[in-house]
Amino acid sequence: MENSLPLHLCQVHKFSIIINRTYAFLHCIAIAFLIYYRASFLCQQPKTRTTPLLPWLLVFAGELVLSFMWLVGQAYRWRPVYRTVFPERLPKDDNKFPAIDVFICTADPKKEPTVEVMNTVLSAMALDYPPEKLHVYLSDDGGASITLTGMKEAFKFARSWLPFCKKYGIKTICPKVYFSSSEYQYADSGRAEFMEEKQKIKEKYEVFKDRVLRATEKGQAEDKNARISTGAHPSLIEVINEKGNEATEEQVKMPLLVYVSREKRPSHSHHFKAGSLNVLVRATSLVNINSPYMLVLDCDMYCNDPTSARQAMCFHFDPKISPSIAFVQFPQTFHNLSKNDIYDSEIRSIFRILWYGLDGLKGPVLSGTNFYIKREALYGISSQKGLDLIELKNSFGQSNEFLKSLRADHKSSIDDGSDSSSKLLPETKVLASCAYEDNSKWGEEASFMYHSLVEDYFTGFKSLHCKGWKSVYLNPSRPQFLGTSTTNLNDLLTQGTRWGAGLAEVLISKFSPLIYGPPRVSLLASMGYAELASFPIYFFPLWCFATIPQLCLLNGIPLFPEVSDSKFYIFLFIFLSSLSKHLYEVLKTGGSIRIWRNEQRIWMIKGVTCYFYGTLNAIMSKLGLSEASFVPTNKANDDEQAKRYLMGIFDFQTSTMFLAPLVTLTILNIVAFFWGVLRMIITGDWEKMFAQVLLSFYILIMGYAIIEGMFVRKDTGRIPPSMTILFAILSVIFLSLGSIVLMY
Ligand SMILES: O=c1ccn([C@@H]2O[C@H](COP(=O)(O)OP(=O)(O)O[C@H]3O[C@H](CO)[C@@H](O)[C@H](O)[C@H]3O)[C@@H](O)[C@H]2O)c(=O)[nH]1
Ligand SMILES: [Mn+2]
Repeated sequence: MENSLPLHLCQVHKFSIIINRTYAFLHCIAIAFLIYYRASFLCQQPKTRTTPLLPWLLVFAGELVLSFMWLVGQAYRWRPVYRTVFPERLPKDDNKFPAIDVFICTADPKKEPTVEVMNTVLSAMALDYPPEKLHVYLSDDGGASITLTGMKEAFKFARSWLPFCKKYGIKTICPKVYFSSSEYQYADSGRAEFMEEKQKIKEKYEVFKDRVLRATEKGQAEDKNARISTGAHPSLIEVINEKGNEATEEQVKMPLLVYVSREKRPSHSHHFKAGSLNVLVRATSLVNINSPYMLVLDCDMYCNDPTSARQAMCFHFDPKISPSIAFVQFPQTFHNLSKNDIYDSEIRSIFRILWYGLDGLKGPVLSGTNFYIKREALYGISSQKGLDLIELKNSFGQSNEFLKSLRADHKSSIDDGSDSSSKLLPETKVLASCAYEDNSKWGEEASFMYHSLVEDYFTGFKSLHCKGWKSVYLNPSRPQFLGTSTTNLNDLLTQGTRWGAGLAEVLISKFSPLIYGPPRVSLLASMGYAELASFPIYFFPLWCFATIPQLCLLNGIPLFPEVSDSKFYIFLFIFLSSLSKHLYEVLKTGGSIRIWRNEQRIWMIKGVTCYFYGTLNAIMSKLGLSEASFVPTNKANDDEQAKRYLMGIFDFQTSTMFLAPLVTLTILNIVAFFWGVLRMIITGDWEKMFAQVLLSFYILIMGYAIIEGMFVRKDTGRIPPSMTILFAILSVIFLSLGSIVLMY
């Protein structure tokens, strides 16, 4: 009977579909009217035109970009689906489960504190999965000795932590979180015993933490001249539980734990996280019986619940759907968000709206972390087919051991009980050397893709979805993984610039979703991918709408129809319809008006800063004028900045590069707004310029935090007065030059 029950369900949201499609239809008509209105102006005789051509064209171009973005964005609204899984219906026999390799990446012990990274490692080891089928690998791109020391300490602690979690069915399997929360779980009969044991384990955790912290301090002194600073280091691979999967005192088996630091040399590009994941993909092919699945985690993304692996396996055990699924994606969720979340650090719309929409098409985008992926899908070949050896070497490099591992019947030598390291480590070292990928297709055709700073998005698109694979999205009510998000403006914009650059790199490449997608995936799925890749070009309409109407307002040039003209209502409708649809989506997913405001505001802020710089970076690197760089996000909190975030106050301690557009555009809009109002009062003709005044007013309401930062606040997180003065001058120069251009 048990077997006949489904392991998972997929529900199509009919109500959302009706609302979304009706809205899309109405909005589409309005956009058609708008385009007609703008285009017919261009057909007028130049002499009869009341407005100069240049600002009109710029605003029109901005409107076209916004309309394009709106159009491709409808893909997410077309057919959203929601999935539920029933892990309790999985087979009871552990032997039936496929092996899973957990990949955790870390790069810099200063930005990614070792204790936190080890907490992620410990939580992954404690997943509810047969331990002999679970292997945890940490890739250390920093090559820092403290990380290796930390792992050894973590393993010692795991020998107590894992049996404890298992015995009491602990749900919060990340020790740091467990000991700082008030989770009390115990078998009814054994409360006293549980409390005693919990206390003992807590003490052991403190010992572990102290040791790591002490080693960190010691290491910092030594690391001054160490490998991290140069970025070059030899490879180092160490199996932490060397003597096999020996059991703990309480007869709980331990998962395999391995430290991997690949070789890095300045002569070889290391391709950041994608590069390190590819080393792990190779290295693990030798150590295990080629685990069919991998779970990828960022070093700050701890497992918050033991059941994610079993949840993901609900798809594996469904023979109908499993062969086509490349990965199961869980959302990125964060433990350090405030209720107000002024920076939209949650990236709310992605994980609460967009991914459901894609799940109804081809599946969600690969999202960097929190996904269970099939090895076979990553390799891009089927191990069942007879494969040509030369072809394989061209794709995967020269290692015979690795090529052997591609065969379906391959058995790893770690299983035969012989000493694993002496046999495998030399070959693993070859696979982890930086020259291994020379003349191969790693990162080009096979495994995680290079050439974009958003390796996740690009890999999911080009190597998985475009090759026919599907993915599914699971978002259970208890977050399965929790990470550290950016909680200050500087980190947010630095990360946003990297993402902007990565996405724009794809957009302007030959793999641009609307060109490369349609023959391979459906038009709708390509549109969804295109919206993301095009996100950086929001900078253009945002810059246009923050400057051109304002400049024209100052010079008395109307760009929109008069209020008494019926065409004015086309614009008003589009404006209000977009805002209210966004508001509807936020409210429907449990948000508030404040969250809606935050999302609008951060979209505008990111639009004029990091999307702009990101696009610029992508163009420069395309022209060979600059090189891509991946600055890892800071995961160590600055107390003062964290406090401000919790209080919902912007922290403007960021580089001039980011402040410049924000301050200049705000001042420009202040000037334009007051001038516009004054002009209306003096001339009494308010109809002509109403739309432009309204636009500036909206920008100022949304940008009020910036005005406050310039003129009201006195704390260290404000915008320095010197900056305000500097950029006020800049906006005056812009306005004067702009006015001259307008007058010809
Ligand atoms: O050269 C590098 C750089 C980074 N990382 C690791 O990559 C992960 C993600 O880096 P992070 O600094 O946290 O960047 P985020 O912007 O927060 O990460 C998001 O965006 C990345 C793409 O830009 C994705 O890879 C991530 O999964 C996604 O969470 C971290 O574990 C790093 O340690 C490396 O292993 N090697
Ligand atoms: Mn991160």
